[in-house]
Amino acid sequence: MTFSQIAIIGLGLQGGSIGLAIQEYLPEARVTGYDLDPATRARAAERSLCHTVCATAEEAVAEAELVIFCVPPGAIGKAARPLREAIPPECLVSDVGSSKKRIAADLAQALPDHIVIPAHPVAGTENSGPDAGFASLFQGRWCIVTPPEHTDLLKLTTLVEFWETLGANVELMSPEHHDLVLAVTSHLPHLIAYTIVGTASDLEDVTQSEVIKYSAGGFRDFTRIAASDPTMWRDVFLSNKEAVLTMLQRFTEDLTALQRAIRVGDGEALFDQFTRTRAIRRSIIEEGQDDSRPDFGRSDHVKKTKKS
Ligand SMILES: NC(=O)c1ccc[n+]([C@@H]2O[C@H](COP(=O)([O-])OP(=O)(O)OC[C@H]3O[C@@H](n4cnc5c(N)ncnc54)[C@H](O)[C@@H]3O)[C@@H](O)[C@H]2O)c1
Ligand SMILES: O=C(O)C(=O)C[C@]1(C(=O)O)C=C[C@@H](O)C=C1
Repeated sequence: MTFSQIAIIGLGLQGGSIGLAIQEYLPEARVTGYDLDPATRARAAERSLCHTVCATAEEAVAEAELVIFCVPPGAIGKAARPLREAIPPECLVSDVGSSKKRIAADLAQALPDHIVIPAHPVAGTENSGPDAGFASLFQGRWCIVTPPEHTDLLKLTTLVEFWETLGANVELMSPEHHDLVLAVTSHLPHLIAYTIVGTASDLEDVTQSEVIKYSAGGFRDFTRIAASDPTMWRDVFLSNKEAVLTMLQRFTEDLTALQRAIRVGDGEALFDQFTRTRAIRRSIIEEGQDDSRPDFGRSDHVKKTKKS
């Protein structure tokens, strides 16, 4: 069992990647798409992100068996609400939002007559918009599906198989647990990157040109993350407020402990902490999640697709 008609609402990094991945890995399916922004629709058609880029969302979903909302977390309710009548009754509704509890509630409220099974592919880059997508984005990456209790099992299985066909490894989780895990593995790191890059550019005694000139190592990695889409990340922090604040509190306490170790010259505490974190990095690489893998593609890949 698979979906043969899929509609994508929002044709940026995620929507575009899903459209391209469907055409590559699920060629028997037909994919329609819509984006609120006319320039994005035009570019999506030029890049053939879908078989048909529609002029309205209603047209895009009219014959869909699966609708995937790929809009910023704060826009999901607004994008879904007007489609209550237009989405066929048997159609499964899903999304790719980076936080789950709030988005699941927004979608369920906007589409009370439909089966909604939220999902989150843990795969992305700092780029956004219709030029950012690429078909291999989900290969070997996790997709976390957060089914509501007592959901339709056939639809859940079909959604899991859909993501596996696009190359992802699927894990099921409650939305609450998802939000806690992602708060520490994704949301907090972005907050730290946004902060440190802002701090470096606001310094009085170190000039901006020095920051740019000497940002060869660690800082450069932070600038990549801090270049991520402002709309999306504003919405992520507002929609996962509680879990992020919990993790931030914990992080602040741990940072204060390291601050104290530096102040009192406790080298052993610093060495122990850095030894522990080095082992974590090495175990991530052993699990195959090495970011030097060619399919991490990211900026290089985007440059290539822009030229073609
Ligand atoms: N960027 C990442 O790394 C990443 C990774 C995993 C999940 N996500 C999630 O994917 C979703 C989309 O993110 P993205 O990176 O593709 O963003 P993006 O900015 O590249 O694309 C979002 C698109 O949605 C469109 N849009 C906004 N409101 C709309 C509406 N009401 N109707 C139709 N289109 C609308 C925008 O015009 C834009 O083209 C977000 O919910 C985000 O949390 C992002
Ligand atoms: O690699 C990156 O650039 C990302 O930020 C991707 C990333 C992440 O934090 O891992 C960002 C947001 C998501 O919801 C999923 C993936």
